[in-house]
Amino acid sequence: MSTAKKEYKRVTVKSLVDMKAAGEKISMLTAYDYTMAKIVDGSGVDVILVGDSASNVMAGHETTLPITLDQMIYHASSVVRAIYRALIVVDLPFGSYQSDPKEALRSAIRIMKESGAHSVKLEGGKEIKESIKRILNAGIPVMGHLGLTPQSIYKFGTYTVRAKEEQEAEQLIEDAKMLERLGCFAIVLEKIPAKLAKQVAESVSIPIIGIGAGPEVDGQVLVLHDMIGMTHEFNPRFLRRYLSLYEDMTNAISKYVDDVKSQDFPNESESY
Ligand SMILES: Nc1nc2c(c(=O)[nH]1)N[C@@H](CNc1ccc(C(=O)N[C@@H](CCC(=O)O)C(=O)O)cc1)CN2
Ligand SMILES: CC(C)(CO)C(=O)C(=O)O
Ligand SMILES: [Mg+2]
Repeated sequence: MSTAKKEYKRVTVKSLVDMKAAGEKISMLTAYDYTMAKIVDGSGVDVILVGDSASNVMAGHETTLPITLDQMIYHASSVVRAIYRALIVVDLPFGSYQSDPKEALRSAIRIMKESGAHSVKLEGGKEIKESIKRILNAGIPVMGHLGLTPQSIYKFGTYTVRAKEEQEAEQLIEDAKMLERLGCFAIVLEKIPAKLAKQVAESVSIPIIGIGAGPEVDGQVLVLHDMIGMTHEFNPRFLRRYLSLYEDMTNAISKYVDDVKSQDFPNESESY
C-alpha cells in the first residue's frame, strides 16, 4: 500500500446550496482544535464551525465577547490542519467587524490568510450590511447569523427565545432576504420559534442552519462539547446529548488516580 491519503470530495459553499435544492439536510458542528476536528471531519459532518463559543467552552468565559481575533485564528488554524472534507466556517469575534466595513474586511482577510479557513460568519442583519458586502466583494464566502446573536447578549440581557413578536419576526425575515440578496451562502438561525424558522427557510434559496430553530430548516448545528456531554451544566431544550462524557471522563480519571495511589499503575508490562 502507498501512503497516499484517501481522497475526499470536499464540501464547498456551492455543494451546500445544492444540498438544500435537493432536500438533503446539512450537518454542522463546532470544533476548536486539531484532535476534535479530525474526529468530526472523519465522521462525515458537512460543515465545521470554529465558533466564538470557544470563549465559553475553551477559555471559560461567561460570554463570547472576550475572545480575540488572534485567538480565533489560533483555533481555526488548528482545525484547518485536521480536515479533509468539511467546509470550515470561522466566527468573526466581537469587536473585529462592528466598527466599520474596512475593519470587518481586514479581520476577514486575516482569518482567511492566517488560518486557511474557507469562510467567515458574522452576527447581525441590516446593521452590518456594508461590512458583509465588502467581505463578499473580496471573494470571501459569508455565512449570516440571525435570531439569538450571543455577541449582543447585553442588549437583551437573557438567552430567551428571539423574534416572538410579530415585528421582530418580520425584521428577521427581511434580514434573511437581504443576506441572500447580498450573496451570503447560508444563514444560522439561533433560538427562534420553529414556525418562523420554517417560514424563513421557505423564503430564501440559501440553506438555513438551525440551533434551537426546529426541524423544518435545511440543516442543524450544535456545539460539539454539548452534544458529547462534556458541558454538563448547559441544558437548553434544543440540545440532544449523544454521549455523557463528563461522567465517563470523571470515572476514567478517578480510576487512574486510584491506580496511581494503589501502585496498580504502571504494571510490569507497562514498564521497561
Ligand atoms: N456551550 C455552549 N456555549 C455557547 C453556545 C452553545 O450552544 N453552547 N452558543 C452561544 C450562546 N447561545 C446560547 C443559546 C441558548 C442558551 C439557552 O437556552 N440558555 C438557557 C436558557 C436561558 C433562558 O431561557 O433564559 C439554558 O437552558 O441553558 C444559552 C446560550 C455561545 N456559547
Ligand atoms: C453554534 C453557534 C451558532 C452557537 O451560538 C455559534 O455561533 C458558536 O458556536 O459560536
Ligand atoms: Mg458564534
